[in-house]
Amino acid sequence: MKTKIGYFASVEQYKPMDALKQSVRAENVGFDSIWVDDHFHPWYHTGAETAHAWTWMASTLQATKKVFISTCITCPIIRYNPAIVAQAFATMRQMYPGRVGVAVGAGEAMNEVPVTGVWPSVPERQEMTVEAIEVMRKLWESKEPVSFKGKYYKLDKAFMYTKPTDEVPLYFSGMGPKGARLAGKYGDHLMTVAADPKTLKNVTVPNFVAGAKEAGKDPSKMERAMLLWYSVDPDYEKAIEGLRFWAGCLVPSMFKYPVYDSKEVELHANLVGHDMIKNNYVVATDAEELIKQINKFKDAGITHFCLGNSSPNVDAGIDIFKEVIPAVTE
Ligand SMILES: C[C@H](OP(=O)(O)OC[C@@H](O)[C@@H](O)[C@@H](O)CN1c2cc(O)ccc2Cc2c1[nH]c(=O)[nH]c2=O)C(=O)N[C@@H](CCC(=O)N[C@@H](CCC(=O)O)C(=O)O)C(=O)O
Ligand SMILES: CCCCCC(=O)CC
Repeated sequence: MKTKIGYFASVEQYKPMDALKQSVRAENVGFDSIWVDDHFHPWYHTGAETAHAWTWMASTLQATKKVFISTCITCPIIRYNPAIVAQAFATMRQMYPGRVGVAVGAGEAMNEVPVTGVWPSVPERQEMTVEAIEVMRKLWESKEPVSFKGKYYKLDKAFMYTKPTDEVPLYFSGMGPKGARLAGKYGDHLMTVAADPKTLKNVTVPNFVAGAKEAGKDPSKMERAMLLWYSVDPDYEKAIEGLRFWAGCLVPSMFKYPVYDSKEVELHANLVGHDMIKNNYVVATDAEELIKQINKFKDAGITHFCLGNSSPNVDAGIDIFKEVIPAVTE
């Protein structure tokens, strides 16, 4: 499978119009895809945004020419009803055939708790995600009104009048082994987040492959996509500091406890040291280093990169890919 290089245009880190302009630039540079975070609260407080991902996607589809665009990722189980998620993505896929995807996952407290007060356990959220996908696919595919009585969601003669013209590719996020297995079984493709390449190769990918086989699918035809943040700058220390916005994602307690106040996340993020940032994200001073680091994840089995640009000079962080893309995709 040919490696694809995608651009993760964050609407929690950047103003929505800036993220749109970055996406236009990324398409011109040769990125294969554009990905957008779907958040209510952001991973940092100071200077942060959280534009609505689907609204932003619709504008960005119109502003770009042919690039594929997907969320990375949408949690379709608590603040959103899965039928409405299905409707939004069906509308976009009909208007922009072949260009729209959706990635789903079991969610984060910061996006669900502030507006619902609801936060089930991980196993329950994973079960809800699987049922939400069933609801979405039924509405996309059925030629008749659908009635469905699941454990979490119900449909009563629901009919989706505006259908996607073709199948909406569904990326399923799995960060843990069980999540990766569910991704293989129920998703069209895997979505995950950068981890130690050994863990990706020996745990995440094998679980994804096993899940796909369990469902009778051919895993070699399924993408393994991964969100990976990077920062590039001639000044190495400045490049590391560019990734501060995402340092909260490196704090384990953010996942163990339902933390949903972005000011609290920022307090933790500011305590993360430079070593931890450079060991978990891609920090580079030039294209050669970016190529080397991306190749490490390619060797671990990743086939589609969603690259989050946290470079001090954002445009330079896009343009350098004129050199990187040919080197990592051939
Ligand atoms: C927590 C792990 O669950 P998993 O299902 O594998 O992954 C969850 C993620 O997919 C979601 O949180 C996802 O919504 C995060 N996310 C995101 C993910 C991604 O791959 C790319 C981009 C994004 C961006 C994004 C996200 N979410 C949004 O809402 N919006 C976004 O833009 C996990 O570790 N699972 C383990 C099982 C863990 C478990 O069950 N633990 C037990 C306790 C165990 C113990 O304490 O000993 C429990 O909690 O009950 C697994 O194996 O699956
Ligand atoms: C370990 C990081 C999980 C994904 C965080 C996220 O929401 C990024 C937009």
